[in-house]
Amino acid sequence: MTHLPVAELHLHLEGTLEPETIFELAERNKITLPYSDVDELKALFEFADLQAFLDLYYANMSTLRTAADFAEMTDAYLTRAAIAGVRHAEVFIDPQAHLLRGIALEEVLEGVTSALDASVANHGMSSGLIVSMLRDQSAESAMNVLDGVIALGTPILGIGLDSAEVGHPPSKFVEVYAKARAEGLHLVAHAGEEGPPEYIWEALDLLGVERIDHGIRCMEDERLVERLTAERVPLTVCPLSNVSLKAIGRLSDHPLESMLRRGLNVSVHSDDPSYFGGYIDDNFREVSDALDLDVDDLVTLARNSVTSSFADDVRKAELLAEIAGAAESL
Ligand SMILES: Nc1ncnc2[nH]cnc12
Ligand SMILES: [Zn+2]
Repeated sequence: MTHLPVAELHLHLEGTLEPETIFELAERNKITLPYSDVDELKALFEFADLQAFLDLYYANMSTLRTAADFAEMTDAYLTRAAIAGVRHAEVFIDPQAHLLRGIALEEVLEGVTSALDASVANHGMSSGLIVSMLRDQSAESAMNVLDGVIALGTPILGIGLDSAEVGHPPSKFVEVYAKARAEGLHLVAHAGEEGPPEYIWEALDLLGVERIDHGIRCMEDERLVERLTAERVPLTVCPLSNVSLKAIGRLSDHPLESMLRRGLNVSVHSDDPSYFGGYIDDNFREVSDALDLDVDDLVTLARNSVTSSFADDVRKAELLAEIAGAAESL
C-alpha cells in the first residue's frame, strides 16, 4: 500500500535509537553496554508496563554524548519517517534525561535542531521541536529547562510532559505551563496513557494544553469524551506502543475504532518506534489489519494528524491537498 501523507505528532527522538545504532554509538563513545550484542538487547524489548520500558529507554540514552550524536539520531529518524509518508514532524526531546548525566542543554539542542533545520532541504519535510519535561522529576527542574531553552534562544514549537505518569499529575506543572504559555509556546502533555481520566481533565483545565498525547483512558469517562469531542481536542494515539506497554491487551481490543466512531479527534502516531515494533506506517498498517477501519477512516486519521499539527495554515492546506490526492489512488 502506498502510504498516505501524514503528520507525525507523537514521537520521542530517543525512542528512535535502533539497537544497531545503540551499539555503534557505544563503540564510538567508549561506553560499555550491559548487553553483549544486538540480539541480547532486542530480547529485552518485552515490557511489563511503562516503567519497565522507561528503565531501558533511559539506560540506552547513555550512548548519546555529542551534538553530532543527537544530529545523527534525528536525521536517521527523518530518513525513516520520509519512507513512512511523514510530510511534517513535531518531535519530542527529553533534555532532563541528558542533563542528569552531564550533557549540556546546548549540546542536545544544537544537534537536534541542526538536523531539523535541514528537514525541508534533505527530506522535503517540515518539522519542529517540542521540549518534553520529565514528570517524575521536580517542577523546579522542568522550570530550569524551560528557562535554559529561553536563554539559549533555541526556536521550539512548545513544551510537553512525559515519563512515569501515575503519581505525577499535571497539576504539579501548573507554573511551568503558565510560563511557557506567556512565552507564546504551544502546550501538549501525555495524559491518560496509564494514568486516570482525571489527569486528562487536569491537563486541559490546569495546564491549558492544546493536544493530549495518548488520552486513551478518556473512554472510561463519558463526560470527558463529550468534552473532548465538543472541543475537538486532538488525541495523539500510539496503538503499537499501547500494546507493547500493556495499556491494551491486544491490538484488536484497541479503542481507536470506538474513539473514531465517537467523533473524537484522534490521529495515529509511533511514540518510540524502535522499541514498540514500528514507525507510523507500521502503526497504520497494523491498526487497519486488526480493527474494522475502512479507507475513509484512514484518510480521517491522516487529515486529523495535519489539522492537529502546529503547522501554519498554508502548510496545512498543502498537506490536506496531498492527502486528498493520495486518497484517490487508494
Ligand atoms: N510512551 C511514553 N509515555 C511516557 N513517557 C515516555 N517517554 C517516551 N515514551 C513515553
Ligand atoms: Zn509518548
